[in-house]
Amino acid sequence: MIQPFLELSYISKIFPTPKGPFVALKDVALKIRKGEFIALLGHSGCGKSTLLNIVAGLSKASAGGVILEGKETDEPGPDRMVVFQNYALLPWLTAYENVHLAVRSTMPGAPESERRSVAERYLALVGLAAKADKRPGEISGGQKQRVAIARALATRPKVLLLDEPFGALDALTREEMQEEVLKIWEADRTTVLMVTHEIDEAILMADRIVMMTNGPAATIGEVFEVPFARPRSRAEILEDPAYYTLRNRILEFLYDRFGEPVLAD
Ligand SMILES: Nc1ncnc2c1ncn2[C@@H]1O[C@H](COP(=O)(O)OP(=O)(O)OP(=O)(O)O)[C@@H](O)[C@H]1O
Repeated sequence: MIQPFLELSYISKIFPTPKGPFVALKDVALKIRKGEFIALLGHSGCGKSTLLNIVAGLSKASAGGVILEGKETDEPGPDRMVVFQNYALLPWLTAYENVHLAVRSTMPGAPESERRSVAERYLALVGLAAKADKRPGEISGGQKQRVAIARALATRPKVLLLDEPFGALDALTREEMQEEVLKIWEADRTTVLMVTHEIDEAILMADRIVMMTNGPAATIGEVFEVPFARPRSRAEILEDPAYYTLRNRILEFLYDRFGEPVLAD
């Protein structure tokens, strides 16, 4: 069998709590191809972020593990970059400096001129060349998220981990950002694992949509292939009857089979 690029190998996660051990994830298993875009969809609290953090190396699996290019990985590393919902930029650095700092740490031996041009190129790619000298406090939420995405991509990770990257944005900015990230992704085909709540976001962006069951002991309940050719356009997808079939199957999974009310955090 061909080795998968990234394998989630029977990952379980148990949190100790005052009431005893809480099994958040149980035997999560998935093989991901190089260049694949995977969306992880499920109800609030089912364990999506926990899983992403394990893949990032920020949290340890209680059993099972993450295998990247045949090697077990359980520490954070520059081969896996995470973009969080709330940007996590350094507020005292400009947009350019935030990106440049990440480039410097992943290209320590490269000449400064090369590092500078990489940082500038990725800021330009997300449409922010004109805001390079602004600090996070001086730009909008969408612009901050663009910087965070530029910072992650500029380090050329093997795997990009997106944890609800557009969750804090208004609907219009969110749609714009989805399209921009797709455009960049279509050019360099980084392997992506993206946590989302949004069905349409998953359908527009992903090759496969991985459905998580509700916790405790959440696991993968079903995997849907997204049948649309790339490059994709929202308008074309909406005209395709396959969109409605897929959307209904996802809704049926979420609300008929695993239809617990979504709890507020
Ligand atoms: N450190 C922890 N200790 C105990 N329980 C935890 C801890 N972290 C997460 N959990 C529990 O594990 C489960 C999964 O949480 P997680 O944040 O991964 O869910 P999620 O699917 O990402 O949720 P959301 O979509 O709301 O962000 C939840 O029941 C949560 O309460």
